[in-house]
Amino acid sequence: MATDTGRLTLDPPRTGPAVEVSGLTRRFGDHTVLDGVDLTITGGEFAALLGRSGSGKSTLLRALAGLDHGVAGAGTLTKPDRISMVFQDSRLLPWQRLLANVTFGLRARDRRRRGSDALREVGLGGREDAWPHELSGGEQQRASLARSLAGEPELLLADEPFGALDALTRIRMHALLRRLCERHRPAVLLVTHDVDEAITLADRVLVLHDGAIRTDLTADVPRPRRVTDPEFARIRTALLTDLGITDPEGAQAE
Ligand SMILES: Nc1ncnc2c1ncn2[C@@H]1O[C@H](COP(=O)(O)OP(=O)(O)OP(=O)(O)O)[C@@H](O)[C@H]1O
Repeated sequence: MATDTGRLTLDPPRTGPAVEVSGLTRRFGDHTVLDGVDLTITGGEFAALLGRSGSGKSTLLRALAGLDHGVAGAGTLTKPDRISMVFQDSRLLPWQRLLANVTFGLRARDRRRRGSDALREVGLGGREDAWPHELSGGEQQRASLARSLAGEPELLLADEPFGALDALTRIRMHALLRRLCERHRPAVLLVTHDVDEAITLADRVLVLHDGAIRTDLTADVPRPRRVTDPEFARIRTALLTDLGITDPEGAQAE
């Protein structure tokens, strides 16, 4: 049964893990950031969200996670019970060893085993007793992915998780994230500024502009995806145009 929070109506998921929102609006004072967003991501689907700086990507993610009590709308927000978030920084607790970090918040009786399994999946098997400061930036992000997976999320919300990593580590993380998502099949919404990252990873690429999803493209490029693939290049040009960049070499930085 729907729960009326006085703002959005919250429904339990109807058809397995998925998130569905309609008419989502968020204002900060007289600044309307989200202006009636409609979005559905089905279970197992990987969507990437692009948009100019300040367009409201993080605001949308927070709303979908149920972390923002200021959202309003005439419509509904349907979200699964198990949601994980990953951010640009790993947000590991510095006073907890790795296993305790990865199982933080887990109530399952087999949390220790789940934590160790998740660490092994991200290539950190045997590092259960390490402290976060003993890990490299890339390892910390892998631990953050392990923590998100240990909760067996139905929806994974990722806010520029690779933004602070060097280019080579980022490529490795792309492959890891794809592998993990193919194995665990959560619905994914990945916020990124990187058009190539979006096309490389996602089944669908969305662009948030003027408070709503203005572009919703299916990325139908054979895997493994290569920037040299003509379809990759076509989607890239279309997305850059939608982002207001028609002349990439002459574009001014935002
Ligand atoms: N708590 C807040 N109070 C006031 N304004 C806010 C708040 N949170 C976000 N905003 C405003 O909402 C707009 C969207 O912010 P948001 O962080 O969602 O954008 P973004 O698309 O994720 O940006 P970026 O790509 O630069 O990270 C910005 O103009 C921001 O200043």
